[in-house]
Parts: sequence; C-alpha cells; structure tokens
Amino acid sequence: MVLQDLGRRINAAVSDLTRSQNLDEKAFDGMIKEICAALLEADVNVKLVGTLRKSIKATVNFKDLPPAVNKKRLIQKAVFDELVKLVDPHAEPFKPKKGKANVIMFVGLQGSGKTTTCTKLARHYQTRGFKSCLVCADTFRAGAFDQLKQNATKAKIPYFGSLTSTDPAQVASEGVAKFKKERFEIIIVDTSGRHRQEKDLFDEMTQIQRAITPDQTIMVLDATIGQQAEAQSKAFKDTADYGAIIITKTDGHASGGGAISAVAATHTPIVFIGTGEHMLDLERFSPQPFVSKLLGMGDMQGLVEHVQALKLDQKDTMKHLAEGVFTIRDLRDQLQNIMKMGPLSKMAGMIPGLGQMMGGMDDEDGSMKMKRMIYVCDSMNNKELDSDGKIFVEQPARMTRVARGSGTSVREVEELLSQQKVMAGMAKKMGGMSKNMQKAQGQMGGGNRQQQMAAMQKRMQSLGQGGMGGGGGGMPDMGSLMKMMGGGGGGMPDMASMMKMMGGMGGGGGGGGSAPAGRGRRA
Ligand SMILES: Nc1nc2c(ncn2[C@@H]2O[C@H](COP(=O)(O)OP(=O)(O)OP(=O)(O)O)[C@@H](O)[C@H]2O)c(=O)[nH]1
Repeated sequence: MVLQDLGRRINAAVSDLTRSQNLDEKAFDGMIKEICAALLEADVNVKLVGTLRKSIKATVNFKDLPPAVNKKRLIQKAVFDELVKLVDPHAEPFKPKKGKANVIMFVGLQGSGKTTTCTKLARHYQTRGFKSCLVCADTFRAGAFDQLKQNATKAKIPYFGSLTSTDPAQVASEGVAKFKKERFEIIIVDTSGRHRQEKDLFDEMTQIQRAITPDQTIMVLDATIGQQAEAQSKAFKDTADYGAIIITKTDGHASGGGAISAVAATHTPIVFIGTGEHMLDLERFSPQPFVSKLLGMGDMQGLVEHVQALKLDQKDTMKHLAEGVFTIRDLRDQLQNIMKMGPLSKMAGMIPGLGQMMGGMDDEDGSMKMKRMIYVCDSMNNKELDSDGKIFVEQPARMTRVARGSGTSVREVEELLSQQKVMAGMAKKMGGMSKNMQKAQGQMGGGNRQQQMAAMQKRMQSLGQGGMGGGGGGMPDMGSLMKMMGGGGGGMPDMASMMKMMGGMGGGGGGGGSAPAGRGRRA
C-alpha cells in the first residue's frame, strides 16, 4: 500500500461516514476502526495509533454532542488534527543564513538516498538564491565520487572530492575550506554509508564531524523501513548527534507514514521528504500541508513555492495575455513550463481535489503527449509561431509540412491548433478582464499583491478542506490559481484545459513515430 492509498483509505472512511444517512455512534466507531487499520497497515506504531483513536473519540465525544452541532465538520476536523499531531515532531530545524557559510553534513546508511538527496538539497537552496556546492567525503566506496560528480554536473552545482585520498576527514576539511574561501553559502558534505564494520562507520562520522564542525548534521532515512526508523535514528543519534532528518522514498511505500510518525514521536525535526528519484522530488516537510496532501486536499503553499522556485519565464505570455492575445508560441512556452514542473501526478497532488481526480493518469503518457505538441511547434517557422493560427486555415498545406517535419500527424497539428484557439479565446476574455481590473485598481488606489495572494490561498484552502468527506468543496478555480502563481496580471493558461487537452491528444490519427523525424525550420 503506497502512501497515497493510505490517504485515500482514510479519506474514504471519513467520506463514507459523513455521507451516510444515519451518522450514529456505531458508524463513527466503524470509521475510527477503519482509519486505525489503515495506519497499522502503513506500519504506524500501535501505541501511536491507540493514542490517535482515543483522541478522536475524546474530541468528538459523540454521546454528549448537542443535536444542533455540525457533526460532519467536527469529525473531519478531529481526524485532520489528530493526523497532524501524529506526524508533528514539535521541533524547529536549523535555518541557513544568507551571506555566511552554512556547512551541512549528511549521514545515513548505504542506499538510503544520501547522495541523491545531497544534490536535491543543494539544488533546492541554489534556486532560492544561496550559493551552493557539494563535497564528497565518501572515500570508502569506489564510484561514490563519480556518482556525486554526475549528479552535481546535471544540476550545475560546483563539487569537490578526491579519487585517490583514503582519508574522508581530510577530503571533507579541504573541500569545506576551499568553498568557504570562495564564499559559498551552502556547503553540503556527503559521507559514506557503508563500512566493513558498523563501528568503523560511526568512528568515521565523528572524525568528519570534528574536522568540519558542521552547522547542521542531517540524517537520511529510507521510508521503506517503516517504524524501524526510530531504532535506526537512535543508533545514529548516539554517535553523530544530528539536528534533523530527511526521509526519502516516501513515494513508493505507505510505510512512509510509519517512518514519519516514528521519527516525529522522537521530536526530531523532519526537514524534507524525498518523493522520487528526480532532482525536483524533494518537498519541505510540514505536518499540516503533508496531511492535507495525503488526504487529497492539496498543498497550495507548496505548489506556489514550487512554481516560484522554478523561475519560469512568463514575461512575453503575460504581456500577451494582458493584451488579450495568445499565440502558438505562447502555447509552446507554457507547455515547456509545465514540463519543467516535474511529473504531472505530483503537481496534481498539490491542487485540492485534482490529485484524486487524476488518480489513473499516467505521467509518461502525459509528458509524451506534451513533448509531441512541442515537436509540432518546433517545426513551425517564426511567422507561424507568432500567428493566431489562421494562417493554417488559409493554407492547409502548412499543416502537412509541419506534421511531416515534426514526425507527428496532421491530426495532432490540428489538435494543437484547436487548443491554441481555445486558449486564444480565453486570453481575449482575460485581456478584457485584466484591463477592467487595472482600471478598477487604479480607481481604488492600487492593491497590495501580497494581501491578494494571502486571500487567494485562504480561499483555496477552505475549498480543499470542504472537499474532504465530500461536503461542499469541489474544485477550485484553476484559472485564478494559475494567475496567482504567474504573478499579478495575466498568468498561465487554465490547468484544467491543459489536462483535458492532454487526455485528448495523440489518440489515433495514425503516423508519427515516437521521435520527431526532423525539425527543419522554414522561413
Ligand atoms: N523512489 C525514490 N528513490 C530514491 C529517492 N531518493 C533516492 N532514491 C534512489 O535510491 C537509490 C540510492 O540512492 P543513493 O543516493 O545512491 O544512496 P546513498 O545513501 O548515497 O548510497 P551510498 O552511496 O551507497 O551510501 C538510488 O537509486 C536513488 O535514485 C526517493 O525519494 N524516492
């Protein structure tokens, strides 16, 4: 059972109860039983589950509820709050400071995902304006430095290591000294995860720690070990006193719930969770957004942060949208932006309600469809790209040329054009709206964008919470969401249409291999 399934099961238990006609104590007990069974299957400690059960019962106190009280809301809130408590470590982690060297040392067993996570974290800080780098202090495993080098090169992060040295503490201090001199702000040191004997591994960790005196030591834990996470973290704590934990591989296993709750029970801050093998698959851990996402209520804060961190180039499209225009080039740029955001299923999980709605959607299919749309655009010349698409209606031969050049089919070109037409129609409306808004704002003496964003987030969250248990809620307004993320004026096109479009694209139409045959461009 994967973590998402755990969320779905809990959600279903609450929904069944709140939808049922006779919301009596027996049904309420049944719901608690189902939630507890799901948590136990996810390897959450039996004592913690017991506490959760008692707390939900005590909070709702079914017997003494006055008849007028909104039972559904009360039950939903109690379940939500108790799940948050279950994964809340109640501890604040170290926060790196700008303008100084923050040395972060990683420890953890082999295969836990240390090297991958080091690079993910360096990249995370890099995109947030910290000058970041990596040091490989694993001199035990041949190939460790190569792996870090490869990851770092891909993420464009400077790195340091040695292919010949056998002294990890020396390599670590040399690397840290070099990068401190070069005024790096985040210096991440990766250490070995294996040794002939466990004692050697722990000795090495303390030697490195003494040599570099890190500002923070982070332990990396593999979520698939479930509640054993507690024992493993204790063993490390006794030796290399770490300040925070990153739990990796929460994407594949429900036992991530077990690992997270086990660590939270020890009051150790969980700073991030790894949610996949991709560089972007690192999420800041925060109990409330985590539970919200688990239950299909989305994580708006995370989504906005994620999109902002990508620094997507929206300038031209925004300008066009404000003018009520949406060209084929705009469509291609937006497709490319969406591709940068990471797997679609993950993006959808952050949007209240959408993750569950798209449960069956295949990331590979979705991204292949988008790639083929980009191939179509790349086979157009500048005149075509900057057009509103009418040029293809007037001269249909252009479609055949583009299909041939991109290794797709005429039908796919037509579909892209009709999508662009839909977007252009929306842009026209939005352009008018945005002009009116600007006028209104001007009359009101302007508006505070931060306040607007906060209000929007609040609205989204309330929509998401309403969604649990099927009471009210429903899908939020994707157009507004994208506008908010894009910042002010226009914004990205409507995500729901994008998803719909991908679902409909590429079905049949014959022709077109998986790779473009050639993408020659004509003037
Ligand atoms: N699905 C998934 N896989 C992950 C995640 N993090 C790391 N991995 C994979 O886990 C495997 C081990 O990761 P490494 O980074 O090599 O682990 P390590 O702890 O550095 O291993 P040693 O160098 O042997 O100590 C790799 O295949 C990674 O791609 C994650 O969050 N989700």
